[in-house]
Amino acid sequence: MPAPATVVDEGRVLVASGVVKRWGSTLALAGADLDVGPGVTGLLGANGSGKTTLLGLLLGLHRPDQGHIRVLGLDPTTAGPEVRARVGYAPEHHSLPPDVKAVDLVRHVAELHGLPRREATGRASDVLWQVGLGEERVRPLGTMSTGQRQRVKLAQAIVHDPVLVLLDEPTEGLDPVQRDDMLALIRRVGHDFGIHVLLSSHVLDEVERVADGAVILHAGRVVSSGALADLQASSTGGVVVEVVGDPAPLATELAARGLPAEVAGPRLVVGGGEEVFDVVRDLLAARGVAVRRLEPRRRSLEEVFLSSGLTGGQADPTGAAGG
Ligand SMILES: Nc1ncnc2c1ncn2[C@@H]1O[C@H](COP(=O)(O)OP(=O)(O)OP(=O)(O)O)[C@@H](O)[C@H]1O
Repeated sequence: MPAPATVVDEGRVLVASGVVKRWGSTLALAGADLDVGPGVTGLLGANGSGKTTLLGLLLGLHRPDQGHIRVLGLDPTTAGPEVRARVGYAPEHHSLPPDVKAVDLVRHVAELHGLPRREATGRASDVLWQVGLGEERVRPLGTMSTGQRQRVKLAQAIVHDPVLVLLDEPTEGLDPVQRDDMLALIRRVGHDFGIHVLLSSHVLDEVERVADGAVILHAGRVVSSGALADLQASSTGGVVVEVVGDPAPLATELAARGLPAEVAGPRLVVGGGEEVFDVVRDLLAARGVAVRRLEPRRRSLEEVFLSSGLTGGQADPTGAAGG
């Protein structure tokens, strides 16, 4: 048995410093630093930026060439089994056996985690109900849609009641409706089931929708990380205003004053510097427009991504899904 790891990072879910990992001549991680707190965290990066490599290191499946990693206070390189007992994992590419029923696969994973057969069977059914596959649990995996198979992967990742779950591109291959459902489910896992989630994705928009925090990986390095609100906090100027009634006339008036205003449903997103706030407030008052909301515009994750210098075709900051 390895010596019990010392908890040096109380309250933090994941901590890493200077992590280097080479695959032959490919430098997959080039000195990554990580500090992830509770809740749902997005691990964002373009394809090839090192996300899957990092997840493998966090699980103790590979050893880093350099650097230190702590997962729930444990070192996965020396305490791999203890880490994997507390951490669930849904890999990106996973060839599920087509003839096996969902409930049998999930039960098998529960048994691998040490649950006795009877308990594992009950737990597998419960967890499949939780991910919305109650009726389908006895169907062979080969007959399931991509969305259903993604749910099975999530179910097997949480069947042993982990503290943390690592999800590698869980929305890959899903259509927009399935994607929305999966994101809602991931949010429930994080918030209702109380399991911390590290959600690897190259789609900014989905991380923005479900995560409390984000880590942005680029070419094997973490270039930006923190709570979503902090990442987006630095003002870019401009305001968001929501009025009672149609915002279009206000948009026209602002445009006439040289302020670009984009109508987004009931809201107007007004570009410009910090002075725009006063201009919009005064205009609203002068016109007697009833206001529901007036606040400085927050940066989108896309802007955070771009301001990290991630251009040049490596990143996919458009929010578009794809391999
Ligand atoms: N087992 C391996 N052997 C050799 N090279 C590897 C291996 N795993 C990853 N790589 C390389 O390391 C780099 C990082 O890959 P990784 O899969 O970690 O990135 P990623 O961000 O998860 O990308 P994707 O979303 O495309 O999987 C890539 O250049 C990849 O080709």
